[in-house]
Amino acid sequence: VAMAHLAWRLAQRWCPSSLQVISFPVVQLHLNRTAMRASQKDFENAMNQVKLLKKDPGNEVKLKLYSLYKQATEGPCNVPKPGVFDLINKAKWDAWNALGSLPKETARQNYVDLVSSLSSSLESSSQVEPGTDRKSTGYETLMVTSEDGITKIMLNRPTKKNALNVEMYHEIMHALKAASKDDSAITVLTGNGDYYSSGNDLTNFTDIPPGGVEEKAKNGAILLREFVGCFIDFPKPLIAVVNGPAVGISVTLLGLFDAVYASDRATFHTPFSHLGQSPEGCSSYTFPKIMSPAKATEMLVFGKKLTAGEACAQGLVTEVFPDRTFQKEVWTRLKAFAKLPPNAMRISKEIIRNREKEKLHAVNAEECSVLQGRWLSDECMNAVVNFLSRKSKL
Ligand SMILES: CCCCCC/C=C/C(=O)SCCNC(=O)CCNC(=O)[C@H](O)C(C)(C)COP(=O)(O)OP(=O)(O)OC[C@H]1O[C@@H](n2cnc3c(N)ncnc32)[C@H](O)[C@@H]1OP(=O)(O)O
Repeated sequence: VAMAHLAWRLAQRWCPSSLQVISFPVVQLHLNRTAMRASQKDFENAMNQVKLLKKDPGNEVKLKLYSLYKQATEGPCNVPKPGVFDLINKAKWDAWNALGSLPKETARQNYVDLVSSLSSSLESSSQVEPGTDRKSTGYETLMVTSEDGITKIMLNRPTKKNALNVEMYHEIMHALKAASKDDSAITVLTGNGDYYSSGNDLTNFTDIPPGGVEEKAKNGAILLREFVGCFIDFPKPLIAVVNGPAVGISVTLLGLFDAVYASDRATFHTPFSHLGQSPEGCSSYTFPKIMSPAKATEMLVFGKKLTAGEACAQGLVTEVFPDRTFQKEVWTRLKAFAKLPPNAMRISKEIIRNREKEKLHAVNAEECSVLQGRWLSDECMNAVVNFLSRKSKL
């Protein structure tokens, strides 16, 4: 009954995408404007690079470019929301508004990063900025760059609050495997936009294969186990730069990172019981160890949302920074870490992690098996339906 309800709700929700009609020149019009200050040279270069792209990057990317440009030049969205029938302007407004209070300088940096990744994947005729070893890749849901000894994996679905869809799970695994072999010293995971991540994309539950919901749940558990396994086995220092609110699996995984730096805007929320689900990411083991069993229960069982300060006091977060200076302070620190001898760091991590590895893999397997059952429960299906039919939010 729950599945029939879900299918009906979804049929109601889907409508033809309005984004198909957004034309590339619309974005270019905005990008052609002169940047406001000479110190924005990278930004200006990036704007020029966009004009040199040989292929249309697609509507989703154009919306991202548009929103980052607006945020970088005008700050948070400050114009009235267009009417529901003004589809193009509404899509653009939504994309800009989704960036929330993202600082102008961060938006500028994200814009430059995005253009840099496009220049490579879409064969720009211009050269990548000389003097850096920045690399870009053709990921759909991530921006991956490598510079100053740091590989940065940025979750890049800001209009969906960086919810992890199936493609993103696969791309993160791919990016982690590549980072484990590249010549960077440390690896960083962060989010683009106002959220770090809103956790599992709840629309992952809607694409039911011929084998029905049982097959869906089984495939989900296999994917989740492999995904979390990549974090358990990651051989280099892995740092989370938590730029905004974090939900669900993006929180639980933090227990597997080597350091977690958070903006004071970040919050940490694991509402598994509300969603009819159970903990993953090895949090049923790491959280009680990190913060005491009772505090872990408040988060994982009762869904208590922590502020960044509270998460730091509980040991889940290593240090909290004011949002205004967050990016500058954290990246300065990370660049200093990345200058340390990489083999020493890798070996030191190995000796810490090896004590726990077997246990972590066993916990991961058990959590996935329990979740597989939870996904088939009425409690879980009803929670997903309620979110997708816009009856509930966290
Ligand atoms: C292989 C499977 C592995 C599964 C592992 C198990 C993992 C478990 C978890 O991670 S549990 C946590 C799941 N996450 C949630 O329940 C969050 C749901 N989202 C919300 O409650 C809200 O969106 C919010 C509080 C995060 C943000 O609210 P608000 O600021 O008002 O923004 P919007 O709701 O308007 O969001 C903008 C846009 O993004 C879409 N979206 C946000 N989060 C998700 C999500 N988790 N899944 C799917 N879609 C999401 C939202 O629908 C809006 O889309 P729209 O613009 O309407 O198209």
